[in-house]
Amino acid sequence: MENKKELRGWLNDFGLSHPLVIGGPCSAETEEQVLKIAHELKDTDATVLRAGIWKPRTRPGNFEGVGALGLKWLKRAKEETGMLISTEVANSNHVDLALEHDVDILWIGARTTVSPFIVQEIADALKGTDKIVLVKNPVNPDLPLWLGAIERLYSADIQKLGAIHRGFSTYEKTRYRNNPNWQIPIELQNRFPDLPLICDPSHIAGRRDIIFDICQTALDLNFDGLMVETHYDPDNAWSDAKQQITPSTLIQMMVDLKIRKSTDTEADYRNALNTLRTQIDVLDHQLIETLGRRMKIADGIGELKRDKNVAILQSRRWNEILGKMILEGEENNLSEEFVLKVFKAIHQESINHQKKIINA
Ligand SMILES: O=C(O)C(=O)C[C@]1(C(=O)O)C=C[C@@H](O)C=C1
Repeated sequence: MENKKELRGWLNDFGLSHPLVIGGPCSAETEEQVLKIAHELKDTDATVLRAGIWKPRTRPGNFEGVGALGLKWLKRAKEETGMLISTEVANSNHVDLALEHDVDILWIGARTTVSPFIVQEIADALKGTDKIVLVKNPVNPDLPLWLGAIERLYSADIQKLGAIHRGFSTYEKTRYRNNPNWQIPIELQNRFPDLPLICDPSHIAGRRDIIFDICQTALDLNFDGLMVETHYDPDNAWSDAKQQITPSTLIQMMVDLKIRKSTDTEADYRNALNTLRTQIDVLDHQLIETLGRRMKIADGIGELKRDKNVAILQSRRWNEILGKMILEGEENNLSEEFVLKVFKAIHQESINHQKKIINA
């Protein structure tokens, strides 16, 4: 798949002056619930109503969705409010039913994106439709797998595509339900700047209090839209109660969020930016040269070690370097996490250089 301006076509057609907002409950519970939320959202920034009909749950015994019946409720919500409707599909049968009920946006969930077989089955079932299809990242932080799923749909001639970032599972508990690993959606944007990218702060957060901050980060990173789980009575929602917010909170959030432009054409801004970018270019050049010089010295040490048959890894020396650099990092306003990442990468490169010399 190539990056093309046309990838943004469906989003541009909405003609929005704000990010695309997809709001609605985690799960459709009753017809009244779906309609009530749709009516509360209809005159807001939310263009699209979402509701899960089939819910993949981690463990059996939890509410697994109302099934196809909910599609009728969504359809009715669309007729009554004019909102577009969207739901998750996880197999070809779901696709057929969603198409029958004229669902406008179908999304593929994280647990489905991991399986190329199922994604292919869904792509085949969607062939020939002009529906919008959004692909959530796989549960594991694997960009090629995410892209692979999008490409399967693209190859099935589905033109209206987008990606949803919902964070990645981790074994260790963090403040997030699913770790955002922002580097991965940034990488996706670098490769496909025109592919619409939507953030799902609800699944990243897993809790209400950090949803706003996640949305702001997404907008700071140039995301095109937000999919936010919304329920008029979040505490009593049948699924994901902790991470849903009320429609009025969503409305207020859209007022409070700072919406960023992708750039600015004013001369003052462009000049100041160019000056600063030139400074960065000079420093980046120096960084690369310095790293190259450092590796040459490591090569020299490699030759010494080869002649004296000494092991490459010298943990004591390495730990001394790390300790010193963390302190110097602090003095230069660099976090320990960053310094460790950079120096571990430098160490690995140095080891690779020496391995070549010793084994030549
Ligand atoms: O000091 C050494 O022995 C080196 O080979 C250099 C170096 C480094 O790059 O700083 C590389 C490998 C060792 O584990 C320790 C340090």
